Amino acid sequence: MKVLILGAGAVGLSLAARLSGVCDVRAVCRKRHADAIAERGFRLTGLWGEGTFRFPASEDVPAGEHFDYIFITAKSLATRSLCEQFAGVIRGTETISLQNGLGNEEIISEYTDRVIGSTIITGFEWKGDASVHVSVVGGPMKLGRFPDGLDAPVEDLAALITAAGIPVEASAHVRGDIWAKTLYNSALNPLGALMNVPYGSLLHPSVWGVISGVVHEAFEVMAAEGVCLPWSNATEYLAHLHDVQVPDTAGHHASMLQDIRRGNPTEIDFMNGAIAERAKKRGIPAPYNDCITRLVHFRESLSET
Ligand SMILES: NC(=O)C1=CN([C@@H]2O[C@H](COP(=O)(O)OP(=O)(O)OC[C@H]3O[C@@H](n4cnc5c(N)ncnc54)[C@H](O)[C@@H]3O)[C@@H](O)[C@H]2O)C=CC1
Ligand SMILES: CC(C)(CO)C(=O)C(=O)O
Repeated sequence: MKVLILGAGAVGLSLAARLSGVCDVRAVCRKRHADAIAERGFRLTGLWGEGTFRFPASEDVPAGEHFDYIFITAKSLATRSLCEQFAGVIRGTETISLQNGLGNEEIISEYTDRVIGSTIITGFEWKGDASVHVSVVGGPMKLGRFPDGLDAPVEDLAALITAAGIPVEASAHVRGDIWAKTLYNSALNPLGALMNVPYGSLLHPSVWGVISGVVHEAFEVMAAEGVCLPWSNATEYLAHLHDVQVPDTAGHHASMLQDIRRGNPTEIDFMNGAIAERAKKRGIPAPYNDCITRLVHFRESLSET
């Protein structure tokens, strides 16, 4: 089995490391990571196990190579440019978005008719150019034909990932899984980033009212789009978020806060921004998601000056 990982950073290089034991894997990443991996191997620590892994990593794909599966693991803002750069390799190939946010699968589907959606609720932190620490695991990876359904290529990929020692579930409703992960990220990441606090601090009643507004609006959009989730309404999901998900990841600093601290653009347009945009198209008011999107863009602009 041949696997390509495009836009390999903290998530993609960790995935490449685990897969390197069970298949032929290549990572496309930035030169400084490729050079460091070639020199001393890739070091993985934490909840995905400890070890040093060797696999090919470069800025490009050797001409004429074909792959059984291609993962896209860059930030959502880079999905389209990666698809453009590697359009020839992606065309007709099973391509998986292993990213946060709404809209990545729709972009990829403009380049291949074989799109697999997935979610990952695991924390990856850079420790060096060729070193990542896995800090939290909030559940198994989910994998399914996008927008819905299960088939042999999805099942085979789930078996490969399981063999690599990564907990994964094949899902017949991956669109719902992607929305569920987006709900969690949209509720917590922008406020964690704007307030400079870990997830656990967001249980404070004054900020919880804002989170409640974000989630209620998202449920209205999901109802209009016919998305099914394990929770029948916003109140049920908010109870799960409050009592299970936030306590399980209370000490975590959102990836959006890490982006802001580094002066990088955030994925807000694929989270609350996407919810506000979809709401607008359907005539659903979404002032909480719209306001939060604007505030995060304002915060990003402060890092630019
Ligand atoms: N880091 C985390 O804990 C988690 C991240 N995610 C999601 O996974 C996705 C990836 O996140 P990270 O791995 O943290 O991002 P990252 O920024 O560490 O890695 C992405 C890498 O792709 C590179 N890249 C982009 N375009 C490229 C190109 N054309 N050629 C070569 N390299 C290119 C970037 O320079 C960067 O090094 C995001 O959607 C994120 O929200 C999901 C769960 C947890
Ligand atoms: C909590 C975590 C790491 C889970 O995947 C996440 O999604 C984020 O920080 O954006």
